[in-house]
Amino acid sequence: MIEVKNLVKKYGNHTAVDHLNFTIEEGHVYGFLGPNGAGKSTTMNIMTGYLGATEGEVLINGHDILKEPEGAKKQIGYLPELPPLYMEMTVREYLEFVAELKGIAKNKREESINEVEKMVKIWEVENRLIRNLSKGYRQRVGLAQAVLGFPEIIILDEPSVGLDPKQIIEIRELIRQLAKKHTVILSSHILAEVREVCDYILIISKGKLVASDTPENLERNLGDSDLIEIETKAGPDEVRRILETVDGIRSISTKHLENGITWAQVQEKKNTDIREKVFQAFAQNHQPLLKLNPLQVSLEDVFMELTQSDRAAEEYAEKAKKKETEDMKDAGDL
Ligand SMILES: Nc1ncnc2c1ncn2[C@@H]1O[C@H](COP(=O)(O)OP(=O)(O)OP(=O)(O)O)[C@@H](O)[C@H]1O
Repeated sequence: MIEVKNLVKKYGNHTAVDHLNFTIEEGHVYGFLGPNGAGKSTTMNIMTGYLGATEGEVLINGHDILKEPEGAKKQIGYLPELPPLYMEMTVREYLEFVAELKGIAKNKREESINEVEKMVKIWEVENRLIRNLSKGYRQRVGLAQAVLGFPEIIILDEPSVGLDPKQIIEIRELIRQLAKKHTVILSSHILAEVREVCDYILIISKGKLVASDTPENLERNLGDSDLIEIETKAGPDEVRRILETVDGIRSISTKHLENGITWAQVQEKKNTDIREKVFQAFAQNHQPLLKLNPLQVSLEDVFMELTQSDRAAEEYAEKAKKKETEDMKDAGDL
């Protein structure tokens, strides 16, 4: 378990990490998602003891990363944005060196290195100088040093950056494999990546944590259940005329699509479900509906919204809290 408490990092006047608070529980894959410069690398560097914080603390299974670095660091494997590789060593020499640094017992080193080399598929290049490896292979060697000794927590900063599509798929597969036995934290500015491999997402913007939840809950909490969209062949004026006969509508907006179809977005009044009435109104006017559904918000919308406006992040927090209370009421806990 990792506890990040009130973490602040300032570079001169610039606040790169701004009072971050979160907890990482065992056995999940967490994604740090945020635009470039959001503070992801700085946070990871502090969590792994590479960098001191201006304020706040990080506890790794109860050990303070700065005050008890040995106890804390033993439990972490870290792949920084720029892997600390020695170009003049062969892959094998480098991993032997890392195994020694990590304090892996001498009689276990060979077996441990062999296992990791097979896992990240660098077995066949183990006698090559790191200098002569491609970017993809270097990244795998970086990953191997993080995984070596199989620490409980594995932290990866932008693990797929600079890799080709095939290598990206392989790295994601590897992360899934690691996730079976380890807690994995990775950072990325690529939404699809985080969506695919993480079961919990922390969205960071301008050094602040603006949301943290499962991908499904993030979509659900920002999703506006008061909106529905429809499509029909009736013209926009006709659509408005029909909708105005339906009770419970707060606002209507329409758009004429290129293929002769009108798209309309309808906002319902609170706690009303107007879908049946809308269906019947169009049927009575002999205007079949081609589409009628509540508007879904994608994780992409959530990300864009939360990282672009401070107000949106506050509104999200309010909505999430409200939904949580409603869920508890439904479950009879309140
Ligand atoms: N050593 C440093 N000195 C001064 N400013 C820094 C330093 N390192 C980072 N920063 C600034 O702190 C902010 C956060 O940087 P950080 O690298 O943590 O962001 P990030 O989310 O990891 O972004 P990226 O994906 O681009 O690496 C940025 O504005 C960056 O310019």
